[in-house]
Formats: sequence, C-alpha cells, structure tokens
Amino acid sequence: MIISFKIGERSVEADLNQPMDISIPLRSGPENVNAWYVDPPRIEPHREGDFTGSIREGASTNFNDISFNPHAHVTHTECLGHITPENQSVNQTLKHFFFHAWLITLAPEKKGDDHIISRKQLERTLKEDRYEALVIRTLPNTRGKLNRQYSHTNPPYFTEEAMELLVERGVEHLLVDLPSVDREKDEGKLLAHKAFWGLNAKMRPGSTITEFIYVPHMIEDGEYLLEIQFAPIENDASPSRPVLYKIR
Ligand SMILES: N[C@@H](CC(=O)c1ccccc1NC=O)C(=O)O
Repeated sequence: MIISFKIGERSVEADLNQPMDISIPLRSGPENVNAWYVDPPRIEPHREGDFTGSIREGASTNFNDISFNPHAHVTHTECLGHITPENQSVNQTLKHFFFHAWLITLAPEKKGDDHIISRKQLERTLKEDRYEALVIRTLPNTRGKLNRQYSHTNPPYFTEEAMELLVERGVEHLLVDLPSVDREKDEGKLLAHKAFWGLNAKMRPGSTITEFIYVPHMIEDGEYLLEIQFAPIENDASPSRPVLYKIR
C-alpha cells in the first residue's frame, strides 16, 4: 500500500509495504540485551499445581508467562512518569503514532572516562530548525547492540546542554540506541531526562524517549515517516516497535 500524505504544505508518499523495523526483540535468557543489573528476561510455561502450559508437557496449548523489565531488556518508549513521583502512563501520553522523523548518526565524543553526545556535536549535525521526532544512531554500530550486557560499562550519554538543544529544536519524540540518555551512574541526577521533559523549565508531558533501538547500517541517514507502536500497558514505559518508512 502506498500512502500519500502532507508534511506541512509538502505532498509526499510512503510505501507501507517497506517497513524498516528499528526495535530490538525480547527473547528469553542471557542472550537478551541487558542493563541496570537485573537478571535476564524469562519466557516460560505457566505452572500451577501439576499443570505446565506447554504442549510438549501435555497441555492443549502453549501458555507462557513472560517476565521482563522494559527499561532493562528491550526497545521501550517511556514518558515523564519515568522520573516523577506521580504515576504517569506512556499509554495515556502517546495518542497518535505516526511522526515526521529524521535519522542522524553520531560518534559519541570521549570526555575523560566517558563518551558523551554534546550540544556542539548536535549543532553541527542538525540541519533543520524544527524536528518532531529525532532518531539517533551511535557509532560504532554493530549487531552487538542486539545482545550487549551494559551493566557497569558506562555507556555513552547526552549532556544536559545537548538535551536543551533538542528541546529548543522542538523534538517531541527522541529515539536512541543506548540504554539511557543519562549517565549509567549519576547519583540519580538524570540531567538529560529532566532537561528533555522540562522539569526545571516548561514541562513537556507529551514528549517521549525511546531507548534501546537498533538501526541497521543499511538504513541511510535522512527523513522518514516514523511509526511508534507499543504494548498498551499503563506504566511509565512499555516495550515498543518503532518502524521507519522512506518518504518520497
Ligand atoms: N543513572 C541513574 C539510574 C538510571 O538512570 C536508571 C536506573 C534504572 C532504570 C533506568 C535508568 N535510567 C534510564 O533510563 C542513577 O545513577 O541513579
């Protein structure tokens, strides 16, 4: 199916039969991507008394329980509720699912023992005045991102000033291939998350951050139609499947 749509006054098309999935799937066990010091996710037959929800073990159907943490184990979209005492649900935050997005690629800069995405670096790369959604692929970009064990590795993160620039450029939905936009160990400061959601300025409760994406090499930097779908769970974050479509 080819769809025609408008971005502002510009008429464009996209082929819905050519989706580019940029999610990391969830699988059972230690091969799954992991962060935040938690055990691997589990997908296993439901057990109750002498019932085991597996056809191989005599049940009429396969009937698995799934145990995972959206922040630790899978591509997930999160809302302001990730960092506020009030319960806020991503399922109430995101009410439409197609966005005008740009994909950019950056090599985080070394700063002491850290690797950071800085404001300067973003200023050099961001050519548009305004963005609705921004997808950031970091280098090196290998399939290792699909099952990396991130705990205690101090992954790259965004500086507060970098996030302020994204807010200035109107970015409502930010997607990154890292476990977090903040430093792994920052004593709970969460400066980048707070800057993005405007906790010390104008609050941006409709904005979302999607972490743990994986953008394969063959997808070129540029402009896309982005679809973000997620499981309708009332929680600060939910596992999501962002998909890009070429705009032409
Ligand atoms: N850096 C924070 C922890 C943190 O950022 C975090 C902890 C658990 C799950 C997700 C986190 N950050 C992510 O988006 C800290 O050191 O307290």
